[in-house]
Amino acid sequence: MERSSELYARAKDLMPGGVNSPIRACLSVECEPLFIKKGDGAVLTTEDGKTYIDYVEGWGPMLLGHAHPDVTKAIQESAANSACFGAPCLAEVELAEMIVDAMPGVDMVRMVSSGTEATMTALRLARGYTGRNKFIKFTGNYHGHGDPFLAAAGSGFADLAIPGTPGVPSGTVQDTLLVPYNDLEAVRKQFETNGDEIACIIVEPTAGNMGLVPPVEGFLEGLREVCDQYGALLIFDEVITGFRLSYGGAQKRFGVTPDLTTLGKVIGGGMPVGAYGGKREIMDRVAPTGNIFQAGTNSGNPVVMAAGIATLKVLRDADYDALEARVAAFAKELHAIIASKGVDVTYNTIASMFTMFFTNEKVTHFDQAKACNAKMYASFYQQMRAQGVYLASLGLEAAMVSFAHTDEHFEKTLEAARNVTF
Ligand SMILES: Cc1ncc(COP(=O)(O)O)c(CN[C@@H](CN)CCC(=O)O)c1O
Repeated sequence: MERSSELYARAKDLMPGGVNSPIRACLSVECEPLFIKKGDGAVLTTEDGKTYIDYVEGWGPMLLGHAHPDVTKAIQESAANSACFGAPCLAEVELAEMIVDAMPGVDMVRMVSSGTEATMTALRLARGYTGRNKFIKFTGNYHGHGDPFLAAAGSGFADLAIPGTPGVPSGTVQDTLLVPYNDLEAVRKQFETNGDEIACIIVEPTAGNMGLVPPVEGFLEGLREVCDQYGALLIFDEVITGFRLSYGGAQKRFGVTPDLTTLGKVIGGGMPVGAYGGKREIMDRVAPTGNIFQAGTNSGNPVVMAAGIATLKVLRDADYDALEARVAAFAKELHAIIASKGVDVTYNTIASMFTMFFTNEKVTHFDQAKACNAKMYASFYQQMRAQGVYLASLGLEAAMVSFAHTDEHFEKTLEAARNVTF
């Protein structure tokens, strides 16, 4: 038996589904998960010694590629001074300064330990600051597993097809207003009906949890306008897009400034991290200066901060445009190869992300993404994995490319795609 299968059998007896996060179980692509032993740049090596070109990258954190020497060194040096102080440290200040300098909408920031913590706190802050309870989220957007968001999340959750997970009281989602992504008219209608009760809009400024779906022209600008019109806050959930869409995230790239921003993934260089930040007058309401509570044992953990600082130092000088151009060309070629096999397939790409959608229409919202041929994606996934290419184990995710991916990696991936049959 393969070592991965052996480990999976042991794991299933110890952890629900043998995993610590549902999407890793590879259920929708009808495969057993691979147990990874090491990552190096764009390549993963399994416990069976097999290597794969990685387009998951830990679901987004590894924009520099795995085990970047600067990041590894920073983690090792920091850990040697203890892994946790529970007290302020220099690294927290340095990373906060880098985030504030980079993100137009962030005057102040609070570090936490996951994207879920960041978004649940940002929602609490928006509600506390405005004194309102309702909020708008978009179907197909995923903001972590905080109760108020699990009304119709995208990533992972869509895979499990649970319309509203048990365990979330109906009262918790009664104030969650759901709107189709990229539908500004539907947002305006919600405000016409509930305007003075809406605390905020939370949005992925480029959706990565229904496959990759960028905002249509004017969508983000329209959200900014309607929030200003009704006195609601605009929250950009940049857990994926932060420091990936550009060094200043989606807000810098699209020139739309939110009131609050949530971050995660890249800013921790692979270590457990999240952050929320925004305008000073809003952040001042957070304990201990304000009365809106949030806390965390490992918030601002020194080793996590060191990994984040090392990561952003490299990204600060990275050529995002060059990577985007390479990924755009690669995604176009990959799409052409799949389409040449006579199947319905469209694709979206922006910056270092892409998604191939097995459908005949351009995907701009969740209903279109959900209508894609999941069986065909599963077949594509299985055949690519058999040839050493590691894609997202769900079609409703965004493939992630790193600065460590070379043209040789792209060529091997395209060659594998040429061998796929449907
Ligand atoms: C836009 C956005 N906002 C918040 C989150 C939650 O972050 P975490 O709690 O998983 O650190 C996420 C988490 N992303 C998923 C995959 N797209 C994490 C993978 C997983 O759940 O295992 C996110 O994409």
